[in-house]
Parts: sequence; structure tokens; C-alpha cells
Amino acid sequence: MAFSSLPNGVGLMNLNHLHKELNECFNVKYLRFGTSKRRLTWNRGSSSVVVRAVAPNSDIDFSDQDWKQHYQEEFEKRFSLPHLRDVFDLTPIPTTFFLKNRGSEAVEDASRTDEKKYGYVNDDDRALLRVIKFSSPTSAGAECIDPNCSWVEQWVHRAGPRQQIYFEPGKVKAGILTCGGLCPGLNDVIRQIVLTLEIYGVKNIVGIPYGYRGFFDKSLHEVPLSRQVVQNINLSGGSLLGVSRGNGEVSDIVDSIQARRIDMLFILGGNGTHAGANAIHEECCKRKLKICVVGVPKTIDNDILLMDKTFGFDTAVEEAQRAINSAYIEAHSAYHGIGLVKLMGRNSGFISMHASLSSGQIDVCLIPEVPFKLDGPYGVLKHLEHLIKNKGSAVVCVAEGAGQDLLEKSNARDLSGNVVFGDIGVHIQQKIKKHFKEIDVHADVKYIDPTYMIRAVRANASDAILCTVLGQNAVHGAFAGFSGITVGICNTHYVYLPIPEVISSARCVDPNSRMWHRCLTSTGQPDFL
Ligand SMILES: Nc1ncnc2c1ncn2[C@@H]1O[C@H](COP(=O)(O)OP(=O)(O)OP(=O)(O)O)[C@@H](O)[C@H]1O
Ligand SMILES: O=P(O)(O)OC[C@H]1O[C@](O)(CO)[C@@H](O)[C@@H]1O
Ligand SMILES: [Mg+2]
Repeated sequence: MAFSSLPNGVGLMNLNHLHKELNECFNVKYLRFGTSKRRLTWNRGSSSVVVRAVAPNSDIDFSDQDWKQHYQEEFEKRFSLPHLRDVFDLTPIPTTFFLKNRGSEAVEDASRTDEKKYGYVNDDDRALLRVIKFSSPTSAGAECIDPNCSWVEQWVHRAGPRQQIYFEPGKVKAGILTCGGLCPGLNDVIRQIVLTLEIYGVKNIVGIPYGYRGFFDKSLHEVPLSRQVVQNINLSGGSLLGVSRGNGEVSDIVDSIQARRIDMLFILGGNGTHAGANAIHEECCKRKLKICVVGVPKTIDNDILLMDKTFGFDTAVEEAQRAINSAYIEAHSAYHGIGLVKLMGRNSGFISMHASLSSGQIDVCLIPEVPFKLDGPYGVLKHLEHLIKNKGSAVVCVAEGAGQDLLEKSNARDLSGNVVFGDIGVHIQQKIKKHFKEIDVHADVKYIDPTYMIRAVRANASDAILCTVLGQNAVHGAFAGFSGITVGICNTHYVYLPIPEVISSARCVDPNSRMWHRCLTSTGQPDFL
């Protein structure tokens, strides 16, 4: 990815590259200033997703004393939530979701409660997206709009139940699907969506098997869902509904949604799945279908923009830590032991960084966002030599997407079109063995690849709570009439965001952030360049 580097280390992205490398991480240090002129269409098969490109700051005239106001107006537009009212002339009805006194009699007599006034979220409620005021672009992790790094408030929509809804629950058919790779917590989210839908009064709830495939593979059938069916599913990992990768035509998928008479579709998945969800939403708008499409971001990689974290990430880190601990014990117990752990993280090193930090046992953490050399006087191998001599053992953690420039390029793609990476773990293992043989120093290398063990487990307590809130908010969002949105947590508050805003690029570890610097402090590793 080519950046034109500025003297202060700030990178400006070339728009042409965005189209080509949309799935990769950008360390763009200026915040986005989206303009409708700068919309970029991401074509894939028959589907198209509109994402707003990162505009160079030259688009903003900072000499205009009202530039902040213009920026905020533009921001407000970008983050406004698509609503059924944009397409239909609709009159809302009072909600059937009561916050208190949920006994059957109380529901009959809702007038007894004061909840009409309190406890609902107003459409005008907002949460702050950015909470740090950076004084300079050189401050750790600074994301600046203008060269002075001025403070500009950026508000996003608060999630939660509304007092007015746009569907009669008794007439609603709701569908749920899970797509992409597995992730701890999928069952928790499915469960919460079903429970919440039932509380609104929805009776017709179905699961679509194996992600989008369930819409176009005629041999697959809908799974009826109810409180009874989902009661205990959170006790195991995986997805009750199954997952898949692979392309379907968006028009076929919408044909199928239409034929099934689905009114609300809840889509749990990563960036690819969300791109599909947005394409489905746009196609529904085009066909004037009163269907709400609501996403719930799922990725252990934590690579979705703007969110504190995605569900499954905490659990993945906890599991990864166990693998690191085993590698440490092995390395520490062997004469000149070197433990090597490869963790998931296609474009983003969050799992590796956090597992390294939480374990406290890692000497070298390698992530996709930070280039490194294995050979040479400043390379990883030389450092391992030093560690073996001085400490007697070493433990290395490497993310799957790290150091891809050191491997032979392959053009292989998975069924969804994602690049299949070379195995950096095996490569490093071989290089370490070869290096120590060459210098005639004994080294006992133990390689652990816990990849699928990490994401097949059930959610831990903190993820289970996150899943609960996100699942419930997804249902509230659909009843509130929003479509083409996703749910998330920003600065500990729960919000709705337009899908294109969270998938316009992968969220990455910022090598200038405090967290990466903390990781370096903890490992004590040098720059490997
Ligand atoms: N641009 C797109 N338009 C329509 N559908 C898409 C698009 N990109 C991906 N998809 C579909 O989304 C589904 C999931 O995509 P993908 O395999 O990339 O997983 P993901 O959702 O990104 O999850 P993970 O984080 O596990 O990679 C696939 O069925 C794929 O066909
Ligand atoms: O082997 P699969 O199922 O394609 O999934 C692997 C991918 O899943 C991810 O964890 C994303 O969910 C990536 O880090 C990894 O490349
Ligand atoms: Mg993906």
C-alpha cells in the first residue's frame, strides 16, 4: 500500500489504492471527511457496496472559519441511519416491548406503568465517537482532522428500544444467519435475538442455515427458532445455524428473502458478510421491499472500524493466552527452548498484541501492521540468539498476516475471495532451526498453532454480556425501522452505525498507539529493521 509520507509521519492515502486494497489495513492518520462526490463503489459479482473513501485533508479548507461546522454537518450526514421512512410513507405504532412488569397481565395493562415516559431511547440520543482531545498529530494514537489536531465533536446514534415501532410483531417473520468464520458468542447473539423478538410478540422466527448459502442452496431448509430451541445454545461454541464462505448473487438472495416473506433479517458476520448485508439492504430499497437488514459484527480479529471491540475477541485472547502459556512452559523447561505461537489475525494484530500483553510471557510479538526482518544484525533471529544466550529461553507470538512480504506470493483465494496467506508460523519455525544450526548453538523449537481451538470455544463472561446487549439492540434497531445498520460499542456505549462506515477498511493496530508501545515495553523487543 503506497502512502505519501509527510515529515510528521502522517500518511495520506491515495484513493486509487483504496479500491485495489480495500481489505487491507490502512494507517491513515487523518479522519475521514466524506463527501458524496468521493463515493467509491466496491464491486463484487453482481453486488455493489458503496463505501466512502478517506479524503485527503486538501478537501477541507481550514482557512474557512466555519470548517468545523461543515465537517460536523458532513459527519452527521454520513452517520445518519438509513430508515424505512426513506422509502415508505409509514406511521409508527406504540411499542409492544415493555420495560417493566412483564408478567402477562401487566403487558395487557401497560397503562399502569410509567414506562411510556422513561427507559426508552430517543432517536435524537447520541454517543460521542472520539473522546480524546489530541493536542498534536505527534501525540500517541492521534487521529487528526486538521494540522492543529483541533477538537471536533463527532456524535453517533444511540442504540436501544424506541417508544414507537414500525412493525406489528404478530405479522413479522424474522430471519437470522451467521456467515464467515466461527467466533465465540455466535450462539449467545442468536439466542438474544430470538428472546427479544419473542418479547416484542414475534412468533415466526427462522434460522437460515450456513450463512448466505442457506438462501441459494435449495437442499438447505429454514430452522424454526423459539425460546425453547435456543434456551441452552449459549453453553456451546460454534453456531447453531452453521457458517459458510462463498459468493452468492445478491439478487438471488433477495429473491429468496422475498419468496420467504422475511420482514427482518439479522446478519451476524465480519466485514465480508456486512458488505453482503449492505448490498442486500440496497437491493431491498431498490425493489421497495419493507425489509429491515441489521448486522451484528462478528470477528475474533477485532478488525471492524470504530468499535471498542467486537464480540468473541476477548474470548479469543483468553484462549490464545493458554497457548502462549504452554509455549512458555515448554520453552522454559527445555535447554535453550524457543516457543513459537501463531495466532489468527489476517490484517490486524489485535489478538497477538493483546495475548502477548495479557500473558506477560512473550519476548517477541510480530503483527501485520509492523514490518520486520528475520535476518541481519537487527533481525528477529539475532535477537533470539541474544535471548537464548542471556535468558536461556524465548517465546515468540506471530499473527498469521504478519511478515507476508517474507513469503512467496500465492494467488490463492478462499471461496469468499479473501487472499490465502502463506504460513508465517512454519516459515519462522524453519528459519529459527536453520539459523541456530548454522551458528552451531543448540535450540529446541516448539511450535504451537492453536488457530481453530481459539475460535471454537464458547464465549467468556465479558463476551457473553456484549453478545446479549448487541443481540437485543439489533432487534430494537429493526423494530425502530432502521435498515442497513449494524450494532456496536463505542466508548462503552452502545450505538447503531451505517454499515459502510464500519467496513470501509480493516481496523488495524496503530503502531503509534499507546497499546502497541505498551506491548513493546512488556516484551522488551527492539525494532527488527
Ligand atoms: N462485497 C461483497 N458483496 C456481497 N457479498 C459479499 C461481499 N464480500 C463478501 N461477501 C459475502 O459475505 C460472506 C462472508 O464473507 P467472508 O468469508 O469474507 O467472511 P467475513 O464476514 O469477512 O468473516 P471473517 O471475519 O470470518 O472473515 C461470503 O458468503 C461472501 O460471499
Ligand atoms: O480457515 P477459515 O475458516 O477460512 O478462517 C480463517 C480466518 O478467519 C479469521 O479469524 C477471520 O475470522 C482470520 O483471521 C483467518 O484468516
Ligand atoms: Mg473478513
